[in-house]
Amino acid sequence: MKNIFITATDTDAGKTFVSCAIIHALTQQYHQRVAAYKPVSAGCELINGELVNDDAKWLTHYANCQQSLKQVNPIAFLEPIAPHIAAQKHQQAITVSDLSTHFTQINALNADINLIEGAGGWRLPLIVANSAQGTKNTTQFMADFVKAQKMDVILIVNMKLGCLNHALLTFDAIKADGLNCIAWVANCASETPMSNLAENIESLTQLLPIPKIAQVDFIADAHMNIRAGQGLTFTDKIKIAAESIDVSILLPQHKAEAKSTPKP
Ligand SMILES: Nc1ncnc2c1ncn2[C@@H]1O[C@H](COP(=O)(O)OP(=O)(O)OP(=O)(O)O)[C@@H](O)[C@H]1O
Ligand SMILES: C[C@H](N)[C@H](N)CCCCCC(=O)O
Ligand SMILES: [Mg+2]
Repeated sequence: MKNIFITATDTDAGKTFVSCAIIHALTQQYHQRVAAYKPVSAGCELINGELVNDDAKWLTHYANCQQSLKQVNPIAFLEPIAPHIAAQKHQQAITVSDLSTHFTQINALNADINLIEGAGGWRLPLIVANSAQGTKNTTQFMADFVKAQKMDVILIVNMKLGCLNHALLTFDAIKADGLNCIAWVANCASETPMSNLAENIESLTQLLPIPKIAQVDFIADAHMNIRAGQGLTFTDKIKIAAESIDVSILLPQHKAEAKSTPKP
């Protein structure tokens, strides 16, 4: 079983969008069993007494291991703010140990691939020790959970001005944490394309020593493939995005194949 953690240069960079496309490609093109985990979410709707986060809802929709929303996303907060601040407001604390405990349920599914979506960027705090309040808790980050589980990481880069710095710092931080960032995705999350997109992607291709497994263009509501007057649904967009991603690096047999390929 492989654990793939999806991080990004920032919040709203396209982690959920690309994660859904990756899961769609893995399940539909390669018949993989994929389980999803979004340990912590902030920004929910209260539906019939349940906190429903959109990311978790879509990940649950695309994963194919019969998971409940609660299993995919065990820790949820109503407010769309930094999760540790939301937790504080509710007199709660989020710890790595909580994330690991809930993750045992995901592992028990024995999927081919577990896809885990972070929240925000790489150095997302879960709990911030406040010496003034004399708390006994130490500061913990989402990255500490990823480290504890020794997950491989995929970096989603939101292609906008400033992304070169954000991408390189994030890559360096993942490496400094002793983890493998195995691939990156150039995602255009905003309708207005950045100027010199091709040159920026080329620069990152030179600067990041890992494969780019996709360039995902911004898929507008009015995509050229659809009839006039009809908007694309989220699932339409994910289908289109999935076609541009090469997920072969994630396949369980990838390592074995790579090993058995004779060197030229
Ligand atoms: N390539 C794309 N084409 C069209 N829309 C996109 C694309 N990438 C992202 N989006 C849209 O941009 C918004 C932000 O993306 P998304 O929710 O995936 O970000 P995120 O990194 O998961 O954010 P969070 O940190 O809140 O989890 C969403 O509305 C998403 O549907
Ligand atoms: C609400 C938002 N969409 C995400 N769920 C949470 C992003 C937290 C970012 C925290 C930070 O690094 O400043
Ligand atoms: Mg998301």
